[in-house]
Amino acid sequence: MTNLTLKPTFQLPAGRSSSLVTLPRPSILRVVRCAAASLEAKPTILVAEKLGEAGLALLKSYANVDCAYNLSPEELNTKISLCDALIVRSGTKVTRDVFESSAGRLRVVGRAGVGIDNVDLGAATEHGCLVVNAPTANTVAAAEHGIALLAAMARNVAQADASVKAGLWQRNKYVGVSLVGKTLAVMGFGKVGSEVARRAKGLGLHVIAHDPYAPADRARAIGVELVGFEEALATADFISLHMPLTPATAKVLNDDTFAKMKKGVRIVNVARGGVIDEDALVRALDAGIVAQAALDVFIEEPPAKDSKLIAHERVTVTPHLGASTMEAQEGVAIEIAEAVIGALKGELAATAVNAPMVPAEVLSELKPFVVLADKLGRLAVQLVAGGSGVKTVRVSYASARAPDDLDTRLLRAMITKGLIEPISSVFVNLVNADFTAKQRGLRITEERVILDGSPESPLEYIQVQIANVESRFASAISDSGEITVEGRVKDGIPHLTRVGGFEVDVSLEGSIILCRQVDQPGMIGKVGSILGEENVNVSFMSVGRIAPRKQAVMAIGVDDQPSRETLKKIGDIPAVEEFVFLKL
Ligand SMILES: NC(=O)c1ccc[n+]([C@@H]2O[C@H](COP(=O)([O-])OP(=O)(O)OC[C@H]3O[C@@H](n4cnc5c(N)ncnc54)[C@H](O)[C@@H]3O)[C@@H](O)[C@H]2O)c1
Ligand SMILES: O=C(O)[C@H](O)COP(=O)(O)O
Repeated sequence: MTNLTLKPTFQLPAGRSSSLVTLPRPSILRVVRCAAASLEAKPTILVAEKLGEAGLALLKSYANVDCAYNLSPEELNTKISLCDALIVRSGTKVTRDVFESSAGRLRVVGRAGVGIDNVDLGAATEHGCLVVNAPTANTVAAAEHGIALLAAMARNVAQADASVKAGLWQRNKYVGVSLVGKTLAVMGFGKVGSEVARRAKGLGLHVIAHDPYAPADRARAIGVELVGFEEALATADFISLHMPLTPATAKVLNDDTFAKMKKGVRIVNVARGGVIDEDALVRALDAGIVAQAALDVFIEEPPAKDSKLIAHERVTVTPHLGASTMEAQEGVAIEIAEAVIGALKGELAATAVNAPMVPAEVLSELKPFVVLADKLGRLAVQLVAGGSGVKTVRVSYASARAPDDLDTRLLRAMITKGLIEPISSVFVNLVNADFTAKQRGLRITEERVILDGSPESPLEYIQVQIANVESRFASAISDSGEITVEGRVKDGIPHLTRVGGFEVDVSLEGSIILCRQVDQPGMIGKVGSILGEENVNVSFMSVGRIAPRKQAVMAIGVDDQPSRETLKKIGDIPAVEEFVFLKL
């Protein structure tokens, strides 16, 4: 089960449904690995690239750490089956083969840096492996390197240095260009891009930025104008690239886009080599469209020895040094060590890449609902007669909060886990929940029930309904024909509060016996004493009835699993019409 260590801090308001809204399903669910790490044995972490000492020390305090650098793909595939976590920088390709070779043991991949284009995220998610990165610790280092390359390029520092060292003194050849008053287009206005913009403004550059996803107020706060892609290309004297490498950004600078640039433009790339078509850049340099380029990153790293781009006189290069300062490497090492250890402990990761990143305060609020979601899924599926026929599940979240204020991805993933695990051998966690549901043809739709009242609590109740199935407990079928269970959180404890059309109230701890009976005096006593005789501890009992002396559903929480004979004795009570035992 989920191992969350934060404490809940909320109260539930009263109030119930008024209107229904269908939630759009996010096209990509970034879900978090949430399985508890085995506490019996120390986990093993493979560190495949050099990591700062402070981070290594942290890792060693928690796990067996195997530092093995420069592994071939075959060596990595062999080693990985003995590892619970893998830490890499940009130099190691974490391919599908790696996940397959791990045979399910690998639970976390830590990328000691920002870019995760060297990790096959799809394969990681399919294998239920969480990917975490260290997205903040090298931002300043990368921005400083961008500025260093910009200034060095403009003043021919690298070329002039090589020339002096070769015994020459070429003052006329290396006349540069000034930065002040020129226009710099920052492409990708995220963490590094905005730090570059800040510094470039200090150098007197006029800074514009292009980023389809950046908030305008962040740009305004730095005094940067956000512009369209074409405008950025057409007006910039300098272009500095700071977007991630994605299918949308791959070779975004190419023959067509170079042709739209100002003649004599200068280009800096400390993002990823793949955002530039390198052959097209050589052509643009030779054609005089691009006057100079300064590159820290390349499609192939290290680049081919005979690369025309590297050899080009007007190109300045560094070997992917953006993050390589002492300070950044120590920061990154600590950031990734903390993230990997947290993930191995089963905590929700703040820097998860293939999972929802859940801020601590949100998690604190949601924690008991996460547990409730899992348990409702488990209960609902166990109520199905022949559980594998579950195909259509509807989840309703009742809340007084605006739909945008309630992120249900975590809850949906936990319901999915609850629905699938009791009826399969598949290990479902928050990373692979959506993928696993899709693979099994399980369609989960979500609805919001918008309540009046105080939005202090994130949720009033969660309802899980399974359509088009028969139930082992006919009373669990609601008037609409679906198996229906509903739960709330009371004093931080998840409770089952509805089964089919019956209101009950039993805390979701231990296991549950549901009995339908004719409402009459003495039933609680009878069932209680049968369980007592067998030394089965009852934690909760609650009766929900349609009307006095009519049918009622009794929900009994038990700490231990009753024997078959005990359950039979309950079933043999004359007033009991049906009953079911459900494991949580
Ligand atoms: N050279 C190095 O050593 C080094 C060091 C750190 C980061 N990086 C690289 O720098 C890049 C940026 O890192 P970051 O930490 O700022 O990431 P970030 O996620 O904070 O910022 C990336 C920005 O790019 C934007 N973006 C996405 N698609 C875009 C598109 N099509 N056009 C324009 N903008 C787009 C995003 O909206 C985001 O604002 C990454 O590629 C990262 O790998 C390199
Ligand atoms: O994406 C990053 O964080 C940088 O490219 C740094 O990569 P590195 O860790 O291999 O230096």
